[in-house]
Amino acid sequence: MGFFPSQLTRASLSSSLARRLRRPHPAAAAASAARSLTTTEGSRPSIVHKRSVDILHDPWFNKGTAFTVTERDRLDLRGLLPPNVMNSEQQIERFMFDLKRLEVNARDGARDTNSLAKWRILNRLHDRNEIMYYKVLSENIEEYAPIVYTPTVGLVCQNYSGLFRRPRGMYFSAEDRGEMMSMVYNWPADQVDMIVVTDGSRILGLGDLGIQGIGIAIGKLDLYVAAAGINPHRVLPVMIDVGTNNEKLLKDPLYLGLQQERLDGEEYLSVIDEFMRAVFTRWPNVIVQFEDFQSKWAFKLLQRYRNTYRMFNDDVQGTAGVAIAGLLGAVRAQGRPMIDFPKQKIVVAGAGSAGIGVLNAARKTMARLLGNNESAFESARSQFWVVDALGLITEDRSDIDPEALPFARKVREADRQGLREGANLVEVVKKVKPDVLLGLSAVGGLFSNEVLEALKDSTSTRPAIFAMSNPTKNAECTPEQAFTILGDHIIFASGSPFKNVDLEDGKIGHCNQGNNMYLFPGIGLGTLLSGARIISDGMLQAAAECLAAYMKEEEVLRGVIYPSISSIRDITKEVAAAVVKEAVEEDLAEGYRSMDARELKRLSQEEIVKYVQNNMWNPVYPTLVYKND
Ligand SMILES: NC(=O)c1ccc[n+]([C@@H]2O[C@H](COP(=O)([O-])OP(=O)(O)OC[C@H]3O[C@@H](n4cnc5c(N)ncnc54)[C@H](O)[C@@H]3O)[C@@H](O)[C@H]2O)c1
Ligand SMILES: O=C(O)C[C@H](O)C(=O)O
Ligand SMILES: [Mg+2]
Repeated sequence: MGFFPSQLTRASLSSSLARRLRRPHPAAAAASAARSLTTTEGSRPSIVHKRSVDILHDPWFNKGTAFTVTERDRLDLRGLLPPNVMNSEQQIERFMFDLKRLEVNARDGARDTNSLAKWRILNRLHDRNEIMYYKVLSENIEEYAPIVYTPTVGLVCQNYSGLFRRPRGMYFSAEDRGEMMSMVYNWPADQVDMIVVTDGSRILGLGDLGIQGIGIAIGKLDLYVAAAGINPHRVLPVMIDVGTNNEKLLKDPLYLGLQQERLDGEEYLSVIDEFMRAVFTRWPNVIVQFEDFQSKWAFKLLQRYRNTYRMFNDDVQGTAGVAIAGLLGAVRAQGRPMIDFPKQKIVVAGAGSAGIGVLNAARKTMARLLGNNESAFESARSQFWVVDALGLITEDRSDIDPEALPFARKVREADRQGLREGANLVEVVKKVKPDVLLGLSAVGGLFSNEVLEALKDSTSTRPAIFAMSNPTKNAECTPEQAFTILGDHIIFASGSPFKNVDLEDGKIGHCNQGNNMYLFPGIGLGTLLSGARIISDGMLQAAAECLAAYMKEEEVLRGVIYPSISSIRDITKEVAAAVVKEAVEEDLAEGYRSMDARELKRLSQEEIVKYVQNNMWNPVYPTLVYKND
């Protein structure tokens, strides 16, 4: 692990003298850094090494009917396109008209088949013209994030073998052992900033979908481009196929992956190790986001790589930050200061990668607010009750999962509350009367009417319900159920998007979307632009605090604890700036392109935000210039 042949060669070749000679003169570096505060991504021409139909078939360069007349001449495109030159707005208008026709013609409104059809249309656009695709997505993010991302992406993954047309991303399989170091050079881009990798073992709440899980990596990277402005030439979705334990897929003649049982133990680890070595050898500065790995491996892989590679686990760490921001919002919504957070009683249903990630982060946040010492950390533990598939977790449980052990209730304590090992969720809610009920169980409808009725006795003035499991049918309850049973004073958030609820007297029950999409794009972008060697707890904490602070007092008091997805690009910019700042403060930042570590240190808060903004890619057509070399 951590042994990079190419880095070794480079390290042994570069004496400190050579390094000094290569370093730009300080004045030149400063000028270059200043330029990166004024020029924006996308305003420079793109050099292209192909012409004619090769360009039209290349989604990275294709502009379709938007190629200007002079560009058509320059690039040998004259005659290959209909003569009517359109600007990108006209192009999008045509495309949207076609897309909307689908809704008009659909008999039963927005059903699943309808959203899948929309995904197909968008995917075809993605295949033929990337810039136009991302312009459509960015400008209509509220409408189409639920198509390219959660929840439709779940349906796409379930059907991926049938939907597959053109490949996107890379596949590393158990059959490729020993080959990955060379295979990685088959990818056409010399620079990759962001990889999202999955092994398909736990896709949303849908279980093991094997190779079909690549859809989730593609969807997450769509948000990296649309929300964080990561250049789409530099993203790489990856599927590591170590087999599947999904019986249906093992027998499905359409299935595109290896039809064998998942590798396990050392064999499994050796595949992931080889993949990590290969991608970091070719792209030493890449950031790897682990996504939807079953919890059995999620924690182990995080511990294995997080101090060596630029990586993080979105389900464990991204979700934790989003939950913390929401939990702090729920305290503020009660008209109380955030410092009161350690007094909240929190029942968590689900002790997998996401649930445990949230529990650890919430406990640390409480401890910090209580004085950040050992006894604060110890006392914070008693604010949590964790219920998994076997009921309430206490120290009485045999074979307890080591990750859950710190949150197991002491038997005497549980006794005193009239609870015991394995008590069901209704009993726990009845006895604890929690301020917060948070679900990361992947069990749709787990917060049944009975559970919600029990929550009526909550000691909070504004009980908060987080039904965070995805996709929609896996949500622990719907906002309608929650508002109808508990009233309009509650705070409600769900992982997948739901509509607000119309209540009596013209009141609106606000449905927040508590999804890690509010953090992972900013964590990735901030890490990239700071050039941080690793992603520290401090950087993740800074991201979460930034998201919490994004919400204004009056919004929070109205029960709005997460921003609207329409402002995701702005939130991501702020989150990324907070991550850069923290990386600089922790001395982890090594700089990015012309902005070296020293220059970064000199930037004011405002300049950091500007630096981030100017490095966000925008979906505008660059002028293409042909170069034959
Ligand atoms: N909103 C978000 O941003 C977000 C982020 C990450 C994960 N998630 C969702 O959270 C869910 C869980 O993800 P995970 O990675 O932790 O999965 P996981 O499989 O690792 O964990 C699921 C947990 O739920 C428990 N569980 C099962 N049945 C239960 C029941 N009847 N009552 C209580 N607990 C029960 C299991 O024992 C396990 O501890 C998924 O649906 C996923 O989509 C949402
Ligand atoms: O993908 C999402 O929508 C959130 C999260 O990463 C999940 O696994 O559910
Ligand atoms: Mg996930």
